[in-house]
Amino acid sequence: MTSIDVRDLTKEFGPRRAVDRLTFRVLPGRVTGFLGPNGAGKSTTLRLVLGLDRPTSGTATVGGRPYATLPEPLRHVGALLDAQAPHGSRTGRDHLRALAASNRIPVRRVDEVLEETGLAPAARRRVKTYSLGMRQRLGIAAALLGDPEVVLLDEPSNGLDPEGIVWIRGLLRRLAGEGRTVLVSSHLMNETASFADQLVVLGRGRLLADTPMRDFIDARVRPRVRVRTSDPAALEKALARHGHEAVAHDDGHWTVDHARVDDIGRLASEAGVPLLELTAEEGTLEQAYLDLTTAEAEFAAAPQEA
Ligand SMILES: Nc1ncnc2c1ncn2[C@@H]1O[C@H](COP(=O)(O)OP(=O)(O)OP(=O)(O)O)[C@@H](O)[C@H]1O
Repeated sequence: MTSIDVRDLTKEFGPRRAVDRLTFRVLPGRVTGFLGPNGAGKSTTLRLVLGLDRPTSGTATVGGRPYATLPEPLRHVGALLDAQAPHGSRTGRDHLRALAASNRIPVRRVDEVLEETGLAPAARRRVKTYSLGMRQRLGIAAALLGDPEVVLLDEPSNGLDPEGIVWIRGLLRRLAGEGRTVLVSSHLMNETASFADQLVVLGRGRLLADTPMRDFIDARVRPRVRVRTSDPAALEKALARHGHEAVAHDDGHWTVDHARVDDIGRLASEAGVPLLELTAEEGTLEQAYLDLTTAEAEFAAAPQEA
């Protein structure tokens, strides 16, 4: 099985360091979400992995080899990058056939990936007539053409309608389930949470986190309980007696930070407080991500000691 290895990777554009001594490994059999604020260096890293740019220093390899040295690379690595706009006057099918021919991929794969990406009915239309979502599907079809062990997708949900978003989620899960190495960058946190097992998070070109998604959330978001009652004064009093602070929300529910449903349920019952709702609120990836990137931005803004 094939992993992606990024080791001490640095890329400078003039005085700007877009990628800064980055080291991480993307393993097969799971979906790795690739996150970071705008300009954090995600696309540059993907371009370096794909040999589209030269690193200033360090290495990026796929299965232990630089991408540029792979024979028939589409058979090993499938990628979707924003910049890969196909020739508009070709049909979708011709575009894929040309790619297949240049990588000695059997032509039957063209029809398979057209089916798989839902593009078969539009296969004989010129690409310039495609919607953004259809172009995105065509890019994904191209990435899957060589039945690659490694799949890199930059913002694959871009332009997809709700049905397309559900489809891509299933596709990513399936690819990982087949033991492939799947690296997906996204700005959509709810989306990423729905398919990623592992997260690699960048900030200003550096690695901020490389961790299983659940651990990433649990380490940053406090457990919280959501509660509704017909007697808010009694609830507040009972909570305060046990050292809990409740926050009231406009629609009438309350939240209690650092609390577990069992404890809140028990203390409400003991105090005879009627409960209309009692739920554990799981932390979201968005909360955890914002917590991390805000802390990072504050650190960056703080005056540096000499
Ligand atoms: N060809 C280039 N020449 C000069 N600077 C570049 C070039 N490519 C990227 N950069 C700079 O490198 C930094 C990282 O950019 P990159 O596109 O890799 O970030 P990103 O994480 O993919 O951002 P986004 O989420 O906005 O797509 C940015 O400051 C960007 O301006």
